[in-house]
Amino acid sequence: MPAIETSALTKRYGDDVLAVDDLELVVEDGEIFGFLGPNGAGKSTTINMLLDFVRPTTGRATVLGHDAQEEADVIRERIGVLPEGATLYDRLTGREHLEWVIDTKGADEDPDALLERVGLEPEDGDRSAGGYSKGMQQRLGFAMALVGDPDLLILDEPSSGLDPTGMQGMREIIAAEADRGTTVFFSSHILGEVEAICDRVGIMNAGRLVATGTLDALRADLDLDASITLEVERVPDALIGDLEAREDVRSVTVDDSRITVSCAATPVKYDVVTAAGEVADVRDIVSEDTSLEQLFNTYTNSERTAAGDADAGRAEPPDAVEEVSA
Ligand SMILES: Nc1ncnc2c1ncn2[C@@H]1O[C@H](COP(=O)(O)OP(=O)(O)OP(=O)(O)O)[C@@H](O)[C@H]1O
Repeated sequence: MPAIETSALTKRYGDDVLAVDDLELVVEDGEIFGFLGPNGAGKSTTINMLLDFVRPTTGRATVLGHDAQEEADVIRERIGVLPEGATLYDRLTGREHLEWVIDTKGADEDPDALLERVGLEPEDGDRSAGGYSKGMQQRLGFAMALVGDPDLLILDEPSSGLDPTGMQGMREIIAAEADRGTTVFFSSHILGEVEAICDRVGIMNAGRLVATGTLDALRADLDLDASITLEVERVPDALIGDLEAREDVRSVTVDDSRITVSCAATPVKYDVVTAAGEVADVRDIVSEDTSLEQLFNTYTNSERTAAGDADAGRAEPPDAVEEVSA
């Protein structure tokens, strides 16, 4: 049974804004799923529908096999949530927040152990959350999400406001949670973070899910250049001519002793290295994968598109919406 499944899930705000458009999303049990998309793509609205904070206009969603609208209470007992901009009570201390969630969930965790896990000191736990910095609020919100060993973590922009150490700590906790079988579904703008920890991603644009799959599979599916740079003792003219003549080579540039070859597909890089090795003394090789930025921009057209005008500026990458498997 998938951890999350949506069927034709749609949310309109008024007549003009189509925030989420006919979403068919499956997040498998036990995976770390990154939910990507530019500002206004519909990520938070989707998460809010999964949590029954927002009612769908049409369509439905199930979370851990339960209907997100009909059985929200059952779902809430089994999930941990870090909403966008964690809402805290200014007058309660960090520890009191945790005690409240532990109590509500009938869990038996030690609040201080949770504080420590997210990098907050015991003294921080004694302070009112109203005096917390944004990063401290985020850490506390994350600790609250971890209470009760949830089966599913739903995190909306979890690294928002965190410093690099905080981000690293958060990634380690996500990995540890996934290791013990927790499904993690999180939205993010931070592509490096997604690349570092996700098993699979879904990319939203203008309310539509435009791609899902592993990053490797999405990369392979796009017809983006794969670039390789060779540092050679001396550049043989014949090699450049031969490379330029190949149909699977898009461009060749020479800068002193460096040859940069833009290939139509990743395996062509191997042919380039082999050809160079036969006629030149190759000193160094730098191979660049399609960056996640390139991938993201290709799927989202790198432009902010007005929700409600779902076709405006939307990328039409190959196999959009289809699952791409590695
Ligand atoms: N309560 C609301 N009333 C009207 N429009 C809304 C409401 N909430 C969201 N929207 C609109 O729905 C669209 C999707 O917004 P949403 O917050 O889901 O995007 P997002 O992908 O989470 O963006 P971000 O990355 O900026 O958080 C946007 O056009 C937004 O303005």
